[in-house]
Amino acid sequence: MQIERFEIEGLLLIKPRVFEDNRGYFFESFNKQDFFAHAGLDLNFVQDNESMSNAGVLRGLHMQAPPHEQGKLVRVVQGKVLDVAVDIRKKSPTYGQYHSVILSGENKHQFYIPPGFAHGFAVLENKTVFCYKCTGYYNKESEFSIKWNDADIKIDWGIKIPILSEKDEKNSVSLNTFNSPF
Ligand SMILES: Cc1cn([C@H]2C[C@H](O)[C@@H](COP(=O)(O)OP(=O)(O)O[C@H]3O[C@@H](C)C(=O)[C@@H](O)[C@H]3O)O2)c(=O)[nH]c1=O
Repeated sequence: MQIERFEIEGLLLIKPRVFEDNRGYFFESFNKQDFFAHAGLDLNFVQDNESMSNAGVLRGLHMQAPPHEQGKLVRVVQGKVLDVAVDIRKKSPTYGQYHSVILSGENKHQFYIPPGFAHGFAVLENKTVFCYKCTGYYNKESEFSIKWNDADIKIDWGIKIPILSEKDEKNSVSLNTFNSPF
C-alpha cells in the first residue's frame, strides 16, 4: 500500500497492492492495521455505502455536521469518476480549496476524506459503481450540500451540464453564505 499526501492537509490517496494471476486479481480493500501503520489513522468505520451512476451524473458536494461528521474512504469498483474534496475547516490555511483525483475500477485508488470536507464526484463512465466506508452513520438532519458549481471554489469538473439529484439542484448553498460547522 502506497500513500500520497497533498497540499490540503488530511487528504490521502491510497494505492493498494494488487495481486494478479490467471484467475483475475485480489487486493485488500481495507486493512485497519496497515492503514494505521502507513497513515497513522486509527479509523473506525461504521457504515459501508454503494451507489451506481451513469456518465454525466454528479453527486455532491455533501457533508454531515458534527456530531454526525463522517470521514470517508471512497473507491470505484467499476467505471471511473473525478472525485473532489473541498476543505471547509474554517481555521485551515486551505479553506475553500479543493483537491480532485481520478478513481477507477482500473487504478483501484482510494481517497480518504476526513471530517471537515465537502465531498462529491462526477461520473465519467456508464454503470460506475462507487463504494465508500464512513466513520459516522448517515444522519439526514445533519446533511449539508454546497453548490457543485460554486463561483468561489471553481471546480474543474470537465462536465458542463451534469445530471443532479433534485436535492442537490434545489438545496445546495454557496460557500460564501455557508457557515461551516467545522
Ligand atoms: C447517503 C445515504 C443516503 N440514504 C438514502 C437517502 C435517499 O433517499 C437515498 C439517496 O441519497 P442521496 O441522494 O443523498 O445519495 P448521494 O447523492 O449518493 O449521497 C452521497 O453523495 C456522496 C457525494 C457522498 O459524499 C455521500 O456521503 C452521500 O452524501 O438514499 C441512506 O439511506 N443512507 C445514506 O447513508
